[in-house]
Amino acid sequence: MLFHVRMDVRLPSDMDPSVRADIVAREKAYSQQLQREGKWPHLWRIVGEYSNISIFDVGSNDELHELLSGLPLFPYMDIRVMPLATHPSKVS
Ligand SMILES: O=C(O)C[C@H]1C=CC(=O)O1
Repeated sequence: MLFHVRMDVRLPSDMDPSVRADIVAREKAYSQQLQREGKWPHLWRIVGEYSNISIFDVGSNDELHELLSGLPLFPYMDIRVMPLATHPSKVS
C-alpha cells in the first residue's frame, strides 16, 4: 500500500542545540533504515521549507502509523497522510 506523506518539522526555537542535533541524527538513521528496507522509497525536501514529501510503501494503515509515530522527530512534526489508489488512466 502506497501513502503520500507530508511532514512539517516544528522544532522549538529555544531547543538546546545538542538535544536538537541528537534528535536529527537519530531521525536520519531511522529514516535511512526504512529506506534500505524499501518501506520509504521517496523522500524529497520541499524547497524553502523544513518539510518533506515522502512516499511510504507499507502493508497497512497500522504499520504506517507505527513507523510514523516511531520517528524521533514525531513530537515535533505536523504530518498529513494521503492514501493512494491506482489511477484508472495509468498505463501499466
Ligand atoms: O528533515 C526532515 O524532513 C524530517 C525527517 C525526515 C527524514 C529525516 O531524516 O528527517
